[in-house]
Amino acid sequence: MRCCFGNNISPEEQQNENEEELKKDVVIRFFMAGMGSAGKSTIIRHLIYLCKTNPRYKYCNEDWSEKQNDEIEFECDTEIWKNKIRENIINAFDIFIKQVYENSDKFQNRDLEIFAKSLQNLNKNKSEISLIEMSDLFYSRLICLLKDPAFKRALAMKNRIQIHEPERKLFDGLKYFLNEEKLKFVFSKNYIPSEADKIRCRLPTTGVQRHYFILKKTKIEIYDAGGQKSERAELLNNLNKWNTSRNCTSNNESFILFVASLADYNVRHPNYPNQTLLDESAAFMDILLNNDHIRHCGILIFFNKKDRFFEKLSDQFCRNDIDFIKESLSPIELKEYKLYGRFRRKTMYKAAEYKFIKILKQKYKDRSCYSKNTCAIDPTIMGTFISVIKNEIFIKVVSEIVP
Ligand SMILES: Nc1nc2c(ncn2[C@@H]2O[C@H](COP(=O)(O)OP(=O)(O)OP(=O)(O)O)[C@@H](O)[C@H]2O)c(=O)[nH]1
Ligand SMILES: [Mg+2]
Repeated sequence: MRCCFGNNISPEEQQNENEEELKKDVVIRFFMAGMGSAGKSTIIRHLIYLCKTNPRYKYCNEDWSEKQNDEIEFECDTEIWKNKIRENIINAFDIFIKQVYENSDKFQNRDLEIFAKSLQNLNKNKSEISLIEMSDLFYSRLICLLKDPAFKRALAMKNRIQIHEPERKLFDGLKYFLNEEKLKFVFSKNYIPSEADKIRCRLPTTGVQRHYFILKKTKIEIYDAGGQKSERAELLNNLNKWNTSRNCTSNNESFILFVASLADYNVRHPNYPNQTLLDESAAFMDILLNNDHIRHCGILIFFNKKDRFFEKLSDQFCRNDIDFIKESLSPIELKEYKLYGRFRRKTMYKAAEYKFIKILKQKYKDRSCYSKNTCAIDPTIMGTFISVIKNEIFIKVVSEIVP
């Protein structure tokens, strides 16, 4: 029988309470890294969104006190998001306009040509985007452009357009915005971005952003490190700082969460045309893991943007790009794909991940490593993240702490 006075509780209950206490004291720490645009901050935005909508999850301050919903901002304020989303779309239009000219194609009429030029100028002077008064005229011209046959032909090449300018590529949230209804909404005078809009927006991270979550009583600390070229220069420094900032009084378990974009499998490296950004990502993972200070950390890899990966693989314009990842494919698999576009998803995952697995097997086979194929714009990413913590990490951590 349970006694209600004093501290007299049964040994069984005491053990349960101890375990609960221990669980509360455990901090699972992630240092999240990867190339620019891999989808790292998208995962964070989804986790924050989850905390806003489900009381079992909490988004916290550094001292683990819960942030109230009205205190929670997705990285920046609404005005910045609004301009950034419009900037993303105008930048994408500019890329397609460039492609129209590269195709030696012509817009249907002179008015559209003039509007296309003005959009290009706007993209060059991005600060003006926040100053211009949006009007129905602007939006309706965007729609005319979208329907123009030459523009459509450029659009059809979206999976293999390469702009030879550093850090300049189509953002992978584009598809969601590229329809009449959405464009009308985004370019209306009173546009306020929704959470779903923000999740699709490309907003590069500068420095390292720290985030604190309590997911089902487990404390999760995530450092989200910017992955653009300029940011990567500081990364090892930041990694060392993260490593030395461990709180020795609590039970920490530290992980490197590396996010790689599978959609980069056919994006040529700006300096080494025989390589892709996926090759660069694998080389970057190697540099990161080679750091002596993080030998004790587990490794988690999210092979992200699986939706875009399969979209590209299914696009006949991209068939020959398979050569970038053909190392693990058999001659029959390669022929089936190149001739008929037929493939098995599992085989293609293996093909793209091979660059990473090879490095892990050759150099880091003594480290515990776990990988997952993800799509960070899909809300199921939250379930994936939580199940990884629950099944792959927490069970291990708790069984080490409570043998
Ligand atoms: N289609 C698709 N788009 C994605 C996915 N993950 C991220 N994106 C989009 O990719 C773009 C870049 O994502 P971010 O999360 O900002 O990338 P990041 O890794 O934080 O980049 P840096 O901050 O520069 O290091 C955004 O437009 C996202 O909406 C995905 O799985 N599928
Ligand atoms: Mg980011």
